Amino acid sequence: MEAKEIPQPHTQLTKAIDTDSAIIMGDPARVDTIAKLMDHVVPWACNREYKSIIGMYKGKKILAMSTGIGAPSAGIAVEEMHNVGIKRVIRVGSAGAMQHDIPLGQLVIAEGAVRDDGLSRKYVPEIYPAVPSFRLLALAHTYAPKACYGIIRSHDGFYMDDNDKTEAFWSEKGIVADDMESGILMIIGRLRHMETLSILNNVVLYQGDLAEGVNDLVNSADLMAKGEQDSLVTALQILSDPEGEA
Ligand SMILES: O=P(O)(O)O[C@H]1O[C@H](CO)[C@@H](O)[C@H]1O
Ligand SMILES: O=c1cc[nH]c(=O)[nH]1
Repeated sequence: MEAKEIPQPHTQLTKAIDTDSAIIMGDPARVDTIAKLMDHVVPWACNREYKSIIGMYKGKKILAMSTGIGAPSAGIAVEEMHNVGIKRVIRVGSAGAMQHDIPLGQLVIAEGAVRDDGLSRKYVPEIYPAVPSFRLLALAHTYAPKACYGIIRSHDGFYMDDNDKTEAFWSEKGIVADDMESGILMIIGRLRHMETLSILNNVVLYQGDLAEGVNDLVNSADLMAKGEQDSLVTALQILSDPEGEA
């Protein structure tokens, strides 16, 4: 008799998910939002910050899972997804703008990420670039031609004493937005031969108030809610596109 597969320890995923494509997000509440855009949705697991569902979009089976905040928990998610056969992962997250001309709700799609996190340097030295899959990025241009494309920065925290100075430094270098998980997604993705992409929704104006922006997202009745919907639909369209298959 064949041994029963042991679920992955944190995400509870197994190969029975039977799909090669996933969408990840920090916030577990966003899993419920994407569920409304999919057909035949079944809940998979809910363990710690990892809430997962499986559903269909235009005939393609897709896993959607939250990862919580930050690189360590996102890194665990990506590794465990790799262990069960996921080959492409798109992150749909919120971000803070790093340039004044990026409005709330604007989609920001990463052409690369400054690795300002702690975990990714434990995988490979910082001279190794964090870059998405060119193929998924090309598909993003098809479905979201008006998004802001540029290099983002993935960081580890908001409340350090020198945060304003750090943000000003990277803004001056042309970085378009900040998030916390895209860098580790791209690094682990490359090392494990997975295709990755990051589609972000701007929830904080550059040098705007963080608490105000994040709270507005929670209220979800404005531009940022539309940005969230746009990011989710774009990710679903890319993964269900026949050219989204490797
Ligand atoms: O909206 P999510 O996907 O959680 O993404 C962003 O929001 C969180 C910080 O408020 C971090 O996880 C950051 O990357
Ligand atoms: O300003 C912000 C907002 C969300 N996520 C970030 O990383 N930064």
